[in-house]
This record gives sequence, structure tokens and C-alpha cells, in this order.
Amino acid sequence: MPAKGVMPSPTRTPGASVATEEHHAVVLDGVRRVFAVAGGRRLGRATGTAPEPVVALDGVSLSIARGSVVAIVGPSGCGKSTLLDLVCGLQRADAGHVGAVGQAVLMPQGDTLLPWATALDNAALALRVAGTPKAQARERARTELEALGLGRFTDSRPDALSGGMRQRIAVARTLLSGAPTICLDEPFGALDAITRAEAQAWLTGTLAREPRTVLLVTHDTEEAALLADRIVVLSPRPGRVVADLPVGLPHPRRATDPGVVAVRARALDALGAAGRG
Ligand SMILES: Nc1ncnc2c1ncn2[C@@H]1O[C@H](COP(=O)(O)OP(=O)(O)OP(=O)(O)O)[C@@H](O)[C@H]1O
Repeated sequence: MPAKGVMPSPTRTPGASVATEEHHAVVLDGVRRVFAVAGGRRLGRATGTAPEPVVALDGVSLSIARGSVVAIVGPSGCGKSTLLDLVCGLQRADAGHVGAVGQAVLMPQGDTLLPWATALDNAALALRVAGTPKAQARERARTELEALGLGRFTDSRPDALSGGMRQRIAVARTLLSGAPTICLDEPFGALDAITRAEAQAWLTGTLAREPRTVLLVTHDTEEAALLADRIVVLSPRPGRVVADLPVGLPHPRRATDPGVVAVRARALDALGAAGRG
């Protein structure tokens, strides 16, 4: 949410031109992230040897253009969520540099709405946390929900909403933070296929209406090909960039469009090749 993840100044990567920086919302340069594993849980107790650190990401360099939607795909545990945390300033890199122009705000995995609050108050939460007075926050949230086709749900609590609607409210809340960059971690991962397709189409329309820079973590290469301008494929842990695929297809897209099928096949090939290592 809004207060965290603030990185106020543009990244200055060695050798990057000012013009390049102006076009980039997020830059990662040689990023490495290592987790110490506490108490010898992984190896120490079983083998008597010292615990080994977990290298989640290694040598990750990416420059993400303003206003683009970039999908990050990769096998489970390859460091995708860690990458989003780094971009949002929720973790720090152990080596290399991470920077974002302005705020980057995370919508984490899972169902993150407050169960006791209405959709309106959930959507207003980002503004409230940022210090917006209640009446003003609710008014802006109401306007946003209506603009995004969610106006009829304002008074509903999450348990009265479908999973797809809950995730849309959570996206609306993230947009209401005003952050120029939003990081969506598997936003539709728990939805059934039809609901997911509807939510994907809604997100495409929403971003056409309110363009942002988006980092979208997904396990689903079809989702990546449907939504993204670019697909970045990570290797199994430690995550490294093994493919960087421009998508270059107009919206709206359908899963059966030949271009979408071809891009998806390339992403799957890259994932397979990285897995075989
Ligand atoms: N706080 C932590 N302490 C120790 N290890 C961690 C910590 N956070 C993540 N890891 C490990 O780092 C690796 C990368 O984790 P991360 O959650 O970023 O992967 P991911 O690609 O998002 O996984 P998934 O697709 O399953 O959500 C994993 O092996 C994970 O177990």
C-alpha cells in the first residue's frame, strides 16, 4: 500500500542516458537477493553442516518502459515475488541496484480485502493510509469504482462478492494509491478459467483507461500473452532472466489469436529450456 515502496528519485544506472531514464519507470541492474536460512533448517540439522543461504535472484537486469505492462513468468520459487518486493522497496537487494521513478505499489498474492469493510471502504483504504480524509477518500473511491464498472458493489462486503469481483476491487484499490507503477502478484491466480478471462479483459480495459506501468507476476503464459507488452522469463532459482519477449499485439486479444498462440509458445519454450538448464 501506499506508504511503503516509495522510491522518490529516478535510478541512475552507470552509463544510462538521461533520455533512457526518462522512458524507464523501473530499472534493475545486476540484482542479487539472498536469504539466510535461520536455524539450519534446510541442511544443518539433517547433515550437521552449516545452513546454506538461498539465492533467490542473481544478476537480474531489466529496464521497464513507462506505461508498459511487463509479465514476469518463471517456475515456482524462482524469485518472482521477491523481484516485486524489491521494486516496491519492501526488500533490499544484496547486490546491484533497483530503482523506480515515483512509487511502486504491490498488490500481493491472495485475497487481500478486509473482510469486515465494504468494497467502498476497501477501495478507499489506500487513500486513507496515505492520509486522505475519510469523506474525500470515499468519494474518490466511489468515483473510481463506478468508472471501472464496479459501482453496484460499493456497499457489499467481500464475502458477498465473487472471487473475480474481489480481485477487481483490490486492483481498483491499488490504482487509487496513485502509484505510477503497480506490481500485481498473481492477481487472478485463484480464479476459475471463465472468471479469470473476464477479469483479464476487465484489466485490459482498465489499463487502457488508466495507463500505468505494470509488473504482472503470473504462472500462466496465456495470461502473459493476453495482457503484457513484454514477457520476461526467469530461470529456476536462482532466478535469472533467460528470455525477454516483446509481444507487440493490439488489444483486445483472444487466447486463440495466432499472435497470442505464437508468443505463448515462445514463452513456454523458454521456460522449458531454462528448466532443462
Ligand atoms: N523470507 C525468506 N526467507 C528465506 N527464504 C525465502 C524468503 N522469501 C522467499 N524465500 C525463498 O526464496 C525463493 C524465491 O521465493 P519467491 O517467493 O520470490 O518465489 P516465487 O517465484 O514468487 O514463487 P511462487 O511462484 O511459488 O510464488 C524461494 O526458494 C523461497 O522459498
